Amino acid sequence: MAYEVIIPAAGQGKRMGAGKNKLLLELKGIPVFIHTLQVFERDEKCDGIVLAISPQDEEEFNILLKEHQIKKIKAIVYGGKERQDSVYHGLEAAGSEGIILVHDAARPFIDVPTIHKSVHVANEYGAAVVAVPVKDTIKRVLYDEVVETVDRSSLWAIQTPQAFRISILKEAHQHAKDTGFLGTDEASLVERIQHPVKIVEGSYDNIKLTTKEDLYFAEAILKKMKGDT
Ligand SMILES: Nc1ccn([C@@H]2O[C@H](COP(=O)(O)OP(=O)(O)OP(=O)(O)O)[C@@H](O)[C@H]2O)c(=O)n1
Ligand SMILES: C[C@](O)(CO)[C@H](O)COP(=O)(O)O
Repeated sequence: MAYEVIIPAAGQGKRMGAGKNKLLLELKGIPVFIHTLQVFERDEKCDGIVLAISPQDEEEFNILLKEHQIKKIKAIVYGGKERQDSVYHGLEAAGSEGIILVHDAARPFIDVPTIHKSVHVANEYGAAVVAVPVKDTIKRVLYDEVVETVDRSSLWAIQTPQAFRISILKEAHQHAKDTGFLGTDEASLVERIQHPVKIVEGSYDNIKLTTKEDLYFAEAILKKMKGDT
């Protein structure tokens, strides 16, 4: 089943503290966002990529897209203040029917079988998110004191890609804009229009590069993927 993908890449990488967009940091000589784009570039079921970037990164991104021969770029849009705004701008450039995915540029280790699983489930049910069961005990804290230990058996750590019938995602984003809701993922917007969201179990390797510690994990994951010892 074919799909298009919106790749939000317009963040500032503040928590990484690299002094520049973390997506321009290199893993084995290749920028993080190129690693991510290459997965979709090489997937024959991916019909097009809509990339949301920051204007300040435009020149460097365009040079890198050309250097790494990323041909499936259907549109490049400017991101917004929040990730949700960037995805909204991407939706305006996406197609009007079929399956749309949203995948963080900061998650370079997504695998094609998981992508295809999310597309299939979204086609069947309308909405699907990739996730992994939580491994740690999670507690709700007020100031510096525990107020509740949350039952872990029903907790999942939500990742991307998040896959949708495009009409559902467009309706959800418009509803969020009309009601002034800001969510941290697309699924939370779809939940607010009372549409069920299915879970697709993914991999713990599908980390989001957020803080500098994640770079150590990234090096190890890359070694494993490339079969390095
Ligand atoms: N206004 C924004 C904010 C984030 N993103 C993108 O959304 C993904 C997930 O966001 P996050 O990991 O939080 O990235 P940053 O916002 O850059 O990180 P920070 O919050 O530390 O600044 C990233 O690929 C990021 O580039 C985006 O396109 N537009
Ligand atoms: C969309 C996401 O990756 C799902 O876990 C996450 O919510 C993004 O959060 P961020 O703070 O914008 O990185």
